[in-house]
Amino acid sequence: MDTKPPQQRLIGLTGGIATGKSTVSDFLNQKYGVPILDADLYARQAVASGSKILLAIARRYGPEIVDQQGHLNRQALGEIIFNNAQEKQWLESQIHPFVKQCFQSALAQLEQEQTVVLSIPLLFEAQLTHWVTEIWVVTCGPAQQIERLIQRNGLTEAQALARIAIQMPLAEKIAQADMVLDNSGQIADLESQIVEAWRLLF
Ligand SMILES: CC(C)(COP(=O)(O)OP(=O)(O)OC[C@H]1O[C@@H](n2cnc3c(N)ncnc32)[C@H](O)[C@@H]1O)[C@@H](O)C(=O)NCCC(=O)NCCS
Ligand SMILES: Nc1ncnc2c1ncn2[C@@H]1O[C@H](COP(=O)(O)OP(=O)(O)OP(=O)(O)O)[C@@H](O)[C@H]1O
Repeated sequence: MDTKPPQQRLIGLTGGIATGKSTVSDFLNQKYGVPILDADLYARQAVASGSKILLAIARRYGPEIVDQQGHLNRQALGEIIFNNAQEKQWLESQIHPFVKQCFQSALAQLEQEQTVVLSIPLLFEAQLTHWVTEIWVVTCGPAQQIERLIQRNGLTEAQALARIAIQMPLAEKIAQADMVLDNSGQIADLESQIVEAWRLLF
């Protein structure tokens, strides 16, 4: 009898800014109970009030980058790093080791789970594809991406375009995907694609 456990499926969920990763991971978690590990969430924990990384950020950009309550002004830091490649690289060098550590600890706790989703916006850019067994890319048309980003983050069109422009083009991500979820339409349409993608897994 073959007693070898089935290989754990680690789904790398990625895409462009505001294309719908969180919408997909929330649905997967609610419908199928699959655990979600979220790089954006870990990156927020990295700069928690009073953390070493937040202190380093305040040293570099001045104390006004932290508000009266001791929280990072994310809008202000975004304005800096999404418009300056060198500063973006510096910030990533501070935050990414913490994020990687979080993934490693969380995965060690989830070894018995057959499927885990790793939501990582920079899966390709940070060369983390070897962490996962398959890659799902959530995409949408440029008009929807710009509109959703402006709406959600309260950005101008120029700010939204700058954030999109610093990421790897969506077409390059799609070319390397095992599964593409097109979120250009209604949420219900996206959900049908997720159900189908999940069905193909098993
Ligand atoms: C600059 C920050 C403070 C702006 O915060 P804000 O609340 O506006 O955005 P949030 O963190 O929710 O990120 C939203 C999206 O922006 C994009 N994004 C974030 N950081 C980066 C980056 N370094 N490079 C490219 N895109 C990025 C991703 O698509 C992400 O899903 C924040 O994004 C940050 O700390 N970024 C650096 C850490 C990082 O690289 N995070 C990505 C996952 S590890
Ligand atoms: N099909 C859709 N129709 C309309 N709005 C949508 C649709 N899908 C997602 N949205 C909205 O677009 C925004 C971006 O979606 P979501 O947060 O899921 O993207 P994301 O890829 O996780 O974003 P980010 O990488 O920037 O954190 C949200 O405000 C969400 O409610």
